[in-house]
Amino acid sequence: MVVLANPPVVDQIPLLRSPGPRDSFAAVPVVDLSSPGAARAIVDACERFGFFKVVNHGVAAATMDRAESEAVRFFAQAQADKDRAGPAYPFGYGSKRIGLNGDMGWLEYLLLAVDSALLSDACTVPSAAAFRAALNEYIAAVRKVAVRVLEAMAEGLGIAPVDALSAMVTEQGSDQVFRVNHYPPCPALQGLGCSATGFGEHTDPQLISVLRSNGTSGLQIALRDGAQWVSVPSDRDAFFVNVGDSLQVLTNGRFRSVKHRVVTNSLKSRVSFIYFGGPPLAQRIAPLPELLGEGEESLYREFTWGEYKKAAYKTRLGDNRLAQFEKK
Ligand SMILES: C=C1C[C@]23C[C@@]1(O)CC[C@H]2[C@@]12CC[C@H](O)[C@@](C)(C(=O)O1)[C@H]2[C@@H]3C(=O)O
Ligand SMILES: O=C(O)CCC(=O)C(=O)O
Ligand SMILES: [Fe+2]
Repeated sequence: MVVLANPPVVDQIPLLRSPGPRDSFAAVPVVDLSSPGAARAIVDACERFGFFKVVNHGVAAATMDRAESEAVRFFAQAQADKDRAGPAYPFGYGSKRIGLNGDMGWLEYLLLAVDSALLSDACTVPSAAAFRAALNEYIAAVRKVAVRVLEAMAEGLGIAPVDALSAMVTEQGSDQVFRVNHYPPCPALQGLGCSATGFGEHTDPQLISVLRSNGTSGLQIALRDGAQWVSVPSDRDAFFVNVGDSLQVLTNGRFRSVKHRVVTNSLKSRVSFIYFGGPPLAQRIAPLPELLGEGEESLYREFTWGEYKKAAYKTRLGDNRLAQFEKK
C-alpha cells in the first residue's frame, strides 16, 4: 500500500479536497439591511442555513480597507516580532495552533478582547497605534451591524422588546471577541488536487459572528447537516453572518448554528475579520418563552454562557459542543 505523506511544509495540517467550480454556493441568501423586508429575509436564512450575506450595511469601504491594510502590515512583520505579540491565549498572536486541544490550521491570527465597542484596554496587542485605531473604528462599525441584525431577528421572530437579543451583546460585561485571521497561500499543494485546512470545521459558540474578508475565497459552509460542503463566493464589500450555538438554543433549534470551515488558496492570501457577539458570562441561555409553542419544552438543559464557554473551550474544533447540553 502506498501512503501519501503531506508535503513537509504542511505536516500536521489536515488536507482537504480542493473545491471545484461545482462546489460554489451561488444561492447564498443575501439580505439588504436597508430594506423593509430584511427581518423576514434574515429569519428565513437563519432557519434554512444559519448563514447569510449582508449588503447595504452602511459601513464605509474606507473603514474596512484601513483595517485590512493595517492587518496586512502586521502580518508582514518578521516572525520574531509577531511572536512577541503572542501567545494567543488568553489574547494575542497565534500561529497554526487553534485552541488548546490540538487543532492545527494553515493560518496565523490575532485573538482580541472587546470591551463595549473598543478593543479592551487589558488587551495590549496590537500595540501599534495606527493598527489599534483602525481596528477600533472597524469594531465599532461591525458591532452596529451585529446589533441591527439581532434587532431584525427579534422583529422577524415577533419577540419584544426589539433589543431582546441585541442587548445580550451590548450590555455591560458582554463577552465579545474579535479575531483577525491571515491564511498565507500554500503553493506547495498547487496542482495536487487538495488544499490545506485553514480553519477546520466547527460551529461558533456565541450568538452571532459577523465576518468580512478580502477578495480571497476559502470559506465553506455545510449544507444538509454536513452532508455537503459548499464554497461561499467571497465579497469584500459585504458581511457574512453565522448563527452561533447560543442563538440555536435561544430559538430552541429554530435557527441552526452553521458548520463552517476555511480552506487555503494555493496562490492568494486571505485576511478575515470576525466579530463574535457573546453575552455576559452569567447570562442564562435557554429558549425565549415567546418562541416555545404550547406544551413545547426546551431541547436543552439550562446553562449560562460562562458554563457553555468553559465546556466549549475543552472541546476540539470539530466536536458537537451542544450535544452534552441536549436533553436525552
Ligand atoms: C478548538 C477551539 C478553538 C475555539 C475554542 C475551542 O476549544 C472550541 C471553539 C473554538 C472557537 C470557534 C469560534 C471562534 O473562532 C473562537 C474564538 C471561539 O470562541 O470558539 C474559537 C476558539 C479559539 O480559537 O480559541
Ligand atoms: O477566517 C474565516 O474566514 C473564518 C474563521 C472562523 O470561522 C473563525 O475564526 O471562527
Ligand atoms: Fe467560525
